[in-house]
Amino acid sequence: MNRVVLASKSPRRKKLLEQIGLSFKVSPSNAEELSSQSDPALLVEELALLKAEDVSAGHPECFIIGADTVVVHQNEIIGKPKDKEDAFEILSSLSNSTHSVFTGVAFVKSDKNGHIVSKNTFHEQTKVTFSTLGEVDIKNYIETGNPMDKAGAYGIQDDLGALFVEKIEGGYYNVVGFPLNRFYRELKLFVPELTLIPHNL
Ligand SMILES: Cc1cn([C@H]2C[C@H](O)[C@@H](COP(=O)(O)OP(=O)(O)OP(=O)(O)O)O2)c(=O)[nH]c1=O
Repeated sequence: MNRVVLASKSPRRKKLLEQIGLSFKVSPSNAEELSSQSDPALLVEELALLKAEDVSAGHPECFIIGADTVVVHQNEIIGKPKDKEDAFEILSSLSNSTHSVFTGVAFVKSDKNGHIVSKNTFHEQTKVTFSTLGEVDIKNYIETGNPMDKAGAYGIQDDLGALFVEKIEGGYYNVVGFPLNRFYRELKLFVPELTLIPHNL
């Protein structure tokens, strides 16, 4: 069986893959996340593939996983906040409305020379509705520092971020940055020989 590599620096993605008993190593991509793609579904698949392909070069005979998450609100694609002011603007704009979270995932297999022999991409969309956010609540949350490395300037899994979410339509783990259910279904098709080893066995 080929070695599995997660091409991501996201601690959430690492934790989720550990949680399901996948054995893998982490090797984040340093590729610049540049794209002219305006369709969010195509964008997250393209960037996920960019990360996986970038890492595949240094990893022969491996199965490499890349991912990318963006928030889409009123047709605008929102990534991570640039600074605290930007985080405040983003969260204020998401208040009392519904946005979508898109996560793209890419699978790449490399041969003994690190060349790509096969690849696959997919994405999931989750709709998230925020209640009306108070200015003080937004500011307190920003002071925790948690919004800064997250698309849309929030983490649904954060203590205070969770308070903003009134309801979601679609997968929870897709919002966190890795659509586990879809991932597992695609994994069984793409790498049928791969087995998960649950920690509590
Ligand atoms: C909306 C939302 C995003 N996020 C995170 C998931 C992603 O880590 C991050 C979006 O940035 P990404 O560029 O997708 O990922 P990353 O920079 O953290 O890691 P890498 O590119 O190396 O894979 O936002 C949450 O953790 N919770 C949320 O509720």
